[in-house]
Amino acid sequence: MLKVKHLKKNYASFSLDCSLEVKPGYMTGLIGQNGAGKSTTFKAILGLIHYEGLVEVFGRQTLNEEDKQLLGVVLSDSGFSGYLTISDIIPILKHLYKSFDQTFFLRMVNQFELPKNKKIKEFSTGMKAKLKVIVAMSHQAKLLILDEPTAGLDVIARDELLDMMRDYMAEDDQRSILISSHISSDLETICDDFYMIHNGRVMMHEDTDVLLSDYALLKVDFKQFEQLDKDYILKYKKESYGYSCLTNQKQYYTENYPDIVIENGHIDDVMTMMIRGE
Ligand SMILES: Nc1ncnc2c1ncn2[C@@H]1O[C@H](COP(=O)(O)OP(=O)(O)OP(=O)(O)O)[C@@H](O)[C@H]1O
Repeated sequence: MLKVKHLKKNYASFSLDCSLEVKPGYMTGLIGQNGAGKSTTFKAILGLIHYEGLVEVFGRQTLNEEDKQLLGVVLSDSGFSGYLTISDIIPILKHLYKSFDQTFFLRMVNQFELPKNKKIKEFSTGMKAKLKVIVAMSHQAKLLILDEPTAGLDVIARDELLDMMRDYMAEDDQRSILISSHISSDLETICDDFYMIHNGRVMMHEDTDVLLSDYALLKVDFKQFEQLDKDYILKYKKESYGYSCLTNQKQYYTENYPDIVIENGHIDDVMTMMIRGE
């Protein structure tokens, strides 16, 4: 569906070299701190900035008009003119997208209680975010590229949008989504796999199932740390009680070290350890 190989972009104080893949039927997450390179990656994939390297969407390096119809996009710094209302943008969407589904669009607008005749500039951050996602989903796209679609939303609204994405995927098993978020716990509940990006480099790619079943945090005191087999420790971090250690071989430590505290891995912990651990 989407292949990115050594996508490179250099700014004065930042360099990106990113490779990732989104398979058909997959929802793939891209997580990283502020400034890690998520938006730059998304913009390059969409051809909005110049880059080096390979980007293939639907198996092609250059998108034709039909391909563009099959893309649904949310970018953090884009949106409709604030002077328009939802009623104003319906004819624009009809014109832009051959498969624009007005019934779905209006159903979602009503479900999220968005006013149809209020200027978008008067919308709250959350209302604007919801509108952007509804628009991206309103024209039967095969691939959704969503940069921080849940930014600025409260927990309930985030949950509603995540449900909407789940429903979107469930309707057609060939649909895919590439989604970024700095709230990694959001992605844990919906993504099949995720990439972790830091300082413009992909530090990790893992299936969510594997992360939840095989990754763990070992909490050990100084003595236990000395005696610990470090072969399967990916990162460790000094704490007041000793060390926390990240492993992707939970079972090995569960079987061989029955006395140590072993906590299940979550994306947030893994990301913190991968970035801040030694
Ligand atoms: N047009 C530009 N000119 C110079 N530097 C840029 C430009 N666009 C982005 N950068 C730099 O590239 C780096 C990555 O930015 P990017 O927006 O891709 O990060 P991000 O992971 O999306 O962060 P956030 O979560 O804060 O949106 C940052 O250091 C940013 O300052």
